[in-house]
Amino acid sequence: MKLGFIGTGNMASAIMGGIIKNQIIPANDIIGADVMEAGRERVKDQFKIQVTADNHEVINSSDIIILSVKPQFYAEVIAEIKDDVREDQIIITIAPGKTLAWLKEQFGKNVKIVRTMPNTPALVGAGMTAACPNEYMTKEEIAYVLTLLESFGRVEIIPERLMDTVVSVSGSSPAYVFMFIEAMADAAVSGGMPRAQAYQFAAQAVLGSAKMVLETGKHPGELKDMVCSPAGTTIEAVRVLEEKGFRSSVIEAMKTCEEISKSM
Ligand SMILES: NC(=O)C1=CN([C@@H]2O[C@H](COP(=O)(O)OP(=O)(O)OC[C@H]3O[C@@H](n4cnc5c(N)ncnc54)[C@H](O)[C@@H]3O)[C@@H](O)[C@H]2O)C=CC1
Ligand SMILES: O=C(O)[C@@H]1CCC=N1
Repeated sequence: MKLGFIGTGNMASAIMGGIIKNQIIPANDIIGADVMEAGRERVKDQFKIQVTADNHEVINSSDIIILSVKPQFYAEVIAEIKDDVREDQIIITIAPGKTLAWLKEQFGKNVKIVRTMPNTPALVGAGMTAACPNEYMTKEEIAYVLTLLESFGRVEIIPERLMDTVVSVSGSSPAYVFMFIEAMADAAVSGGMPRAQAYQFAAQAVLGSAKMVLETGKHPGELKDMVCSPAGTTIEAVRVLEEKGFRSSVIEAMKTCEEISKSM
């Protein structure tokens, strides 16, 4: 199976890193194109894949192609490659807002497409990816693409109407979590902890808490209550977080993210 990327930036790197690390497709069967030589050289050096400046070469040498450019470049890239795309090839898209209907119109012919929304924890095999195959994908092809996506984390097939919500809850959310970890580390540094150690403690606490949600099946509120000892330290921190609008700020930020995704 030959895999191609058009665009070799942050998300493409995370995906190819996960696929190679988990030995789903070897590096020498992966090719990436990027308009920026620095982008090509970076993934060539980091992942030992083939690189090219020619998007047509990616299409003509791949069975599956991941369009990993920014949404605003999707139309021009599709216009460039659509005549090369064969009926047996699979296009995986990762851009917010670019619906299957819009993609079909851009390609102007029957193309096998799986619309997805991954996230950068794919790089460490802990991604969360939503997938939405179009009507031209066979069951066997869908199963293979899911195997590919599962190589770098969890995958869920979802109705396309939820894709913008996915952008806000998992596509973009690693950025919110990184900000949370940074803020916790700042507070730990203010308490006298060395910064590198503070990042380790904060990140591991977030990782462990997330694993508790995923593996215990308990409601996050119940897990929070398990930490809040009566008249203890935690409930005071929770009180201040509520006073500062922690939950509503997260909700408002995510609703904004979802709306921007819809507009792309
Ligand atoms: N970064 C993230 O956490 C996530 C990104 N995405 C989506 O992935 C896509 C890529 O995003 P990033 O990797 O963050 O952006 P990026 O800017 O890191 O990478 C995009 C790459 O595409 C290249 N490019 C631009 N026009 C091109 C063209 N015509 N032909 C070939 N290459 C071209 C750019 O030089 C750049 O290296 C976007 O649609 C984004 O919305 C989706 C989920 C998460
Ligand atoms: O910020 C963005 O537009 C992309 C989509 C989800 C995460 N990053």
